[in-house]
Amino acid sequence: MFCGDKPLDLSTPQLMGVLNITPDSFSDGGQLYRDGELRADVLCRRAEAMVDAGVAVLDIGGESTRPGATAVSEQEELDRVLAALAVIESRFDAIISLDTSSPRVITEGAAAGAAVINDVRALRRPGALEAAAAAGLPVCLMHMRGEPGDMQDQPHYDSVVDEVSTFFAERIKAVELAGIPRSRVLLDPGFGFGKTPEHNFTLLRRLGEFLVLGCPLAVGLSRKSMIASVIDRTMDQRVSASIALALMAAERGARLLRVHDVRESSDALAMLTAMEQVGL
Ligand SMILES: Nc1nc2[nH]c(SCC(=O)O)nc2c(=O)[nH]1
Repeated sequence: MFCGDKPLDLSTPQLMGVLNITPDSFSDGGQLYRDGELRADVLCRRAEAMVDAGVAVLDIGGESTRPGATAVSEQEELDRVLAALAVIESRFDAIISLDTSSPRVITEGAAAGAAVINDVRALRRPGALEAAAAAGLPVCLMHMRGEPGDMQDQPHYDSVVDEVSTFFAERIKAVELAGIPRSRVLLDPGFGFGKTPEHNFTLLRRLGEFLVLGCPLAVGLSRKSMIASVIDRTMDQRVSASIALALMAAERGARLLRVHDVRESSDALAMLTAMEQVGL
């Protein structure tokens, strides 16, 4: 798959490093700003550490979409994204994905060097499909039920796998109609986005069933609340469990893993790859 002019080889699992640039992001966006200004040195240090640890994609998002997050204006999101792109795009050779649902951020972010559109709303906002098609970039379509403000209010599915699968098929048809070929589509079940822990673990257990749709699978399991539903851990105590979930997803066919802890995830994936390569 080509992301702009950069190839992304998804024949084996690759890592997407989370560079949250929202002040309220739950993982690490906090100390990234001083008096409202993005601290370029902190962002560079974090991006460099991820690149050195073997990340294939750096994911930047200017809108916090964790459960209960407050909405951010499109202008604020755009300002954050463009500031971050200006800092990292020229310094690192990694592919930069843009975690956004906004048509304007898609268009201006692509012009500023973003090479993948990662939309937690699967391009359902008015104008998003057209903006992504015009940008000519690969798109990651993620399933979300509701919006961050209400998505965790008693989410219910008759069959979460069937409903996510139907959603994927519908979104693939929509993007193909807009001129985005299926070969430029990644699918992501959206762990934690309008799902109970049981829904999340069912989606993980049956992840391989989405492969019939013919698109590479992306997953974001890192430090998510589904971990806290099993063991009592704060965000920064969830690394081991995140690695375990990433490996289970990779064994079930995930090819792009969105993680906070790149070195640890990379080492774990190296063990899986080594095992899968013997006896070929
Ligand atoms: N594709 C994709 N993009 C994401 N952006 C976030 S933001 C919330 C968090 O990091 O917990 N999660 C995901 C995910 O699961 N998949």
